[in-house]
Amino acid sequence: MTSEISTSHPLPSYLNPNDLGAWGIYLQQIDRVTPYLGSLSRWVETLKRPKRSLIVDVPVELDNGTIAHFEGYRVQHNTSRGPGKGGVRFHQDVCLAEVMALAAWMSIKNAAVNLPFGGAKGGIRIDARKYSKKELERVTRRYTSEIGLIIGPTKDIPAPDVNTSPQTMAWMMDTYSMNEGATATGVVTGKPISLGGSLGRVEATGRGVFVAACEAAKDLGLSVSGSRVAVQGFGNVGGTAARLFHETGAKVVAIQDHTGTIHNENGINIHDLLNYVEDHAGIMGFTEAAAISNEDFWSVSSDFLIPAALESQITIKNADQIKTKILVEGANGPTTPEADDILTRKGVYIVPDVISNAGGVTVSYFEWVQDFSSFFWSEEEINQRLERLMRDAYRSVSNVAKHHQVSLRTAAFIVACTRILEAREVRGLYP
Ligand SMILES: NC(=O)C1=CN([C@@H]2O[C@H](COP(=O)(O)OP(=O)(O)OC[C@H]3O[C@@H](n4cnc5c(N)ncnc54)[C@H](O)[C@@H]3O)[C@@H](O)[C@H]2O)C=CC1
Ligand SMILES: O=C(O)CCC(=O)C(=O)O
Repeated sequence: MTSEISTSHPLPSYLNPNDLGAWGIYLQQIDRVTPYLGSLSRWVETLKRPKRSLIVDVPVELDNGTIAHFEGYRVQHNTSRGPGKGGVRFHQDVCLAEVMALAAWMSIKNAAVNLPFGGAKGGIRIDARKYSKKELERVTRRYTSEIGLIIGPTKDIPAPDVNTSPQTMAWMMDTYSMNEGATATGVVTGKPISLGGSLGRVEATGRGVFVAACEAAKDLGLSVSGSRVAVQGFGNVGGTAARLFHETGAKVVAIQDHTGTIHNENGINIHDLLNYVEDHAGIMGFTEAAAISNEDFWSVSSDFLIPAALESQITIKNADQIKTKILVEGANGPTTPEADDILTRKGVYIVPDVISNAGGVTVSYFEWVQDFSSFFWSEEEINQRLERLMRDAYRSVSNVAKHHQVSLRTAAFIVACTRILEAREVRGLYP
């Protein structure tokens, strides 16, 4: 029997205790689940610090001949259940505490839906919109070389996240393969199909959000067709989820992205908007809906609200305004714990990120398996397996929530932390 592990350890020294950002939210979520972990709670400190954090300098030559330096990160939060897995984000606000939280949520998500992965995440502190495609290629390749020490098909497998794409993954795979001297398709997922990518991966996260929303609607006796939907974020996740709602006969009445917010009581034609965004890199200026203020987005009345942009969007400042029945989290960490409490008191049913946006990493898992076996599945097969896995994950978490009389978020954390800490316990502490 391993001796008792203290849970009173201080924060890692490299964090600013006054500005924990998303990591602070994650720690509160772990505190909420700890009372439900029984004897495994003696291992919980493991979850409160990442296994490994790498900060790298990314120097590149810009198109005008000057040299720029960017800060890059790869954090492996936990690898008790398998290799690290999680996306890479390019954003001007990326910082270590954020990547730590995103990596930790990957550990929880992968365990909650029972994928054989630990949790990891990466990022570069860069405003990707300000750089040319050639500059982004150089940034991506240099970053990949720098983190090459710790990634690999059986160690840690990156994938796309905010402002990264199949093209970014192709550059990562190529750089890693050049350095290894052998083509290693399994080092990243979310690749283009021509490089061993999986059919269905591009739209998998949005599709999973839609499946989770449909399951929640069943529980609440709500029909998706004819329902009203508001979506924040109109990229990979929000754009796909909005399209699937639209195609099922729901009315997407409000959408917000980084350029602003649009509203149409009769429903926005999502196919037209997707075409518009393709040409204009944002939703503003789309004439089939009215522009409203970003603040007013939160008070639009809806049946489903889908935050699919960044973390900490629903806070103590706007939670009271929200008029929705079901909140389905497409983004990672969009709701702070205080806002979570306010919404729960108001009777909003919350499907948490670690379940509702797990579709992306699920199809990433399928891609990884297909690459290893060099045997590729049809899109129909992938979507069927994805939907089955999402529905099963939602149902088991919902049963745990009923059993313990807790929220779906706490239930998902109970399922995930139990799986991770059981693995931690049976592996033992010593190498
Ligand atoms: N891509 C994936 O497979 C997965 C993504 N996620 C999460 O989903 C969220 C969105 O990711 P993607 O769609 O992949 O990114 P993306 O880069 O394709 O799209 C991001 C969207 O958010 C909008 N946005 C950015 N800042 C905003 C702001 N301040 N206010 C309103 N909108 C803003 C952008 O305009 C864009 O429409 C992130 O939280 C990501 O971590 C979660 C699971 C998997
Ligand atoms: O597909 C993956 O491996 C990870 C996707 C991701 O970053 C996420 O689920 O937040």
